[in-house]
Amino acid sequence: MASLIKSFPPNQIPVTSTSKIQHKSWYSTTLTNLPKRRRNLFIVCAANPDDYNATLKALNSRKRFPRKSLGQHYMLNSTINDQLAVVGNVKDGDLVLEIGPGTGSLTNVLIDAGATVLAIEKDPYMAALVKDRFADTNRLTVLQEDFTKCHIRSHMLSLLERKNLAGTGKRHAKVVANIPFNISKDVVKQLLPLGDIFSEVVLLLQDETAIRLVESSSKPSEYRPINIFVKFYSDPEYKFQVPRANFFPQPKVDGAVVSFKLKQPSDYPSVPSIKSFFSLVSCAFNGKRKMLRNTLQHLSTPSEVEETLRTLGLPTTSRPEELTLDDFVRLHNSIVNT
Ligand SMILES: C[S@@+](CC[C@H](N)C(=O)[O-])C[C@H]1O[C@@H](n2cnc3c(N)ncnc32)[C@H](O)[C@@H]1O
Repeated sequence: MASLIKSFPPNQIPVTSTSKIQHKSWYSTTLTNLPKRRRNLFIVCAANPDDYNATLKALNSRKRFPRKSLGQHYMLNSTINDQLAVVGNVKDGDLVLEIGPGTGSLTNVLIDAGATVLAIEKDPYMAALVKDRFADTNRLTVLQEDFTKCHIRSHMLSLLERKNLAGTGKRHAKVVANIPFNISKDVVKQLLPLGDIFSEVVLLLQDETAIRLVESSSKPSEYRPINIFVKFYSDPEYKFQVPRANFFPQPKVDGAVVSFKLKQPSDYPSVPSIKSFFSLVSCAFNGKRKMLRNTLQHLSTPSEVEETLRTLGLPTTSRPEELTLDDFVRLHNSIVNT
């Protein structure tokens, strides 16, 4: 290990701190150029806990090189972890769900802020690593599971019960996570309807996904049923961009932090059946370029759809990308009530 460090000119050892993060791409290239078996011997100097040094040491300790298939791009900048906790307003006594704790750099910040954390990690090596790292606290539970397949509601309810919070009507739980970009949509779909459990979901997503989910109205061609879904269940806000150089290994895209303030079920738009509402939305978008009077034919005749649109003050030639959440709610309720 020492010889590896010595082999770099002293001024090029990528000492990390927020201000020196630009060394990252040099570092990535160098690391990728090393023979595979030598990569996990690599060690660097660092100034802060939970940045280059902590991350690489942790990976070294398990002989783990990040897995692309698991979206393993670890956070190297502890300031961003701090900011994630600030956006989630994480404070003493909160119960926080973290998806994909990895080496535990964000977990550390959440525990330091006084939260009790439920961490769900798919990779058995990383789950074991994070369990070891926080073995001396009783404020962390690590479950080695695939989040997209786990029963998050029952996990959360049993934790809330243990904390004596279930049934109090108070939503103490939050989600704060730097998730693998490839499961973003599943995570959003699974979490947003849980407004009876979570008050807030703060996610580090791919920048492009974050923009699409939050600023859907700016590009009609990118408006999708997921945008209706997000607005139905939450008030989303794009917080800040996270340039790709902050991750190890560096992804090909930038990230961004989004906060979804979840609506309580009593505040959801009023529809007789949520299932039937989303079924109408999905049918409407099935014929993306088509007019609603054609795509909703299985629910009403084209002339009936036209008449409903006219009554609602909408053009009879409306296409799905032209309708807001409220328009869809009114359209759905008029169609099912006739
Ligand atoms: C982008 S890394 C973030 C790691 C850490 N939170 C950080 O900020 O450095 C994503 C983490 O999610 C884990 N992961 C990937 N797919 C998962 C899944 N389906 N369920 C739970 N964890 C998953 C990966 O193993 C990895 O630890």
